[in-house]
Amino acid sequence: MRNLLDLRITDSSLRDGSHAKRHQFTVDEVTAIVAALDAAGVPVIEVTHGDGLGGSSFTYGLSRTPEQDLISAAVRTATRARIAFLMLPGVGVFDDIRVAAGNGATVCRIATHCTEADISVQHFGIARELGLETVGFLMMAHSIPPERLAAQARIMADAGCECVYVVDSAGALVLDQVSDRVAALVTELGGDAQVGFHGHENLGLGVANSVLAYRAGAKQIDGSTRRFGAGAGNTPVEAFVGVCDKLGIRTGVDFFKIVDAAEDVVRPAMADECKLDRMALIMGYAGVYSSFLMHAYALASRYGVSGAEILVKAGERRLVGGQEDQLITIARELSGSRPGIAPSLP
Ligand SMILES: CC[C@H](O)CC(=O)C(=O)O
Ligand SMILES: [Mn+2]
Repeated sequence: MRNLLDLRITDSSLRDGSHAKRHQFTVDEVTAIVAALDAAGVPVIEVTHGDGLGGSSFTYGLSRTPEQDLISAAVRTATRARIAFLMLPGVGVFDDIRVAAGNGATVCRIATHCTEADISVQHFGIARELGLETVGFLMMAHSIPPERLAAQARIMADAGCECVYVVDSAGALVLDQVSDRVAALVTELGGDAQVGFHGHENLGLGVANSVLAYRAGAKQIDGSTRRFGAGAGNTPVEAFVGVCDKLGIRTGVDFFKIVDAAEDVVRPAMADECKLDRMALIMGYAGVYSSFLMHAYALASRYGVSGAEILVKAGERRLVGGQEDQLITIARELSGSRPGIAPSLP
C-alpha cells in the first residue's frame, strides 16, 4: 500500500491538538479519533502530550491522562495505522522512548530547535536499536536559511533519522520559503533520508505550503484533522486530502471519510475551533512558536496585559520552544511589575 502512495500523511491532532486542548485528552476521545482516522486510511497517527513525552509538567501543562495510557489506547484501536510519538530531548528521557515502544508505538519523532540537531543523536540511536522508524523535527525552520537548515538535517540523518522534517512551528513560512527549505534538504540528504513538512495555519497557508513542499520533494506531510493543533492549528488533513485528490497526488486517505471524521468525531473533542484570529495571525507574522498561544492567553488574563503584545515581544526576542517561562517575564514587564522571580507558573 505504502509504495502506491505519492506521499505519506501523519495526523498530529492527538499530539499538536493537545496544546489547543490544554493537554486534557481522555482515553475515550483518543480511541474514537484513532478509530475514525484509521478507518479513513490515515497511515500514521501521532499521540503524545503536546510538548512530547514527559511534557506533562507545570511549565508546559499537566496532562489529564498519562500519555502512555493514550498511546496504548491508540495502539489497541488502530487496525492499519502506525502510532507515532514525539519527544524533545531533555523534556523526555530515553526510558520514555522505551516505554512508548513497549506500548506498541512504532514511529519515534525526535524534535529539536532547528539549530540544535546535535542533541538528537543519541535518541535516534536508541530508537533504531529498538527497531522504531525514526523521524526528525527541525522546529522553527523559518528562523534560519535553507543551507543552514540542510546542514542540521545532515546531523539527524547521519544519526539514523529516516525522514527529516522542515517544521514551520510558527506558521511563518510563505510559499517559496517552504519550497526552498525542502529542496535544500532533499539535495543535502539525497537517498540517505526522506524529507517531510509540518505546517501551521497562522498565515492561512498550511495546504498551499504543503503542496509546495510535496512538489519540492517532500515525501511525508503532517496535518491535523479539523486543524486541531497549536496556534491556528495545523494543515487541515481533510482539505489537504481533497486538494491532493484534485491534483492527482495519491495519499491513500478517503476524502469523504476524513471529512466525516473531522466533523463528527474530532470537532466534538475540541474545546474550540482552531481559529485564524488576531493572536494566531500575530504568531505567523512575528514568527512565534505556536504552542505559546495558550500560555499567552493565560498570562494576559493573569497580569491584565495584552496577549497580542506578549506575542509580539516573544517574536522580537526570538524565543524558542522550552522558553515558556520567559513569557512570564514579558507579561510582568508589560504589567509594570518589578523584574524578579514570578510567584508561580501560569
Ligand atoms: C513542543 C513541540 C512542538 O509543538 C512541535 C511542533 O509541532 C512544532 O514545532 O510545530
Ligand atoms: Mn506543530
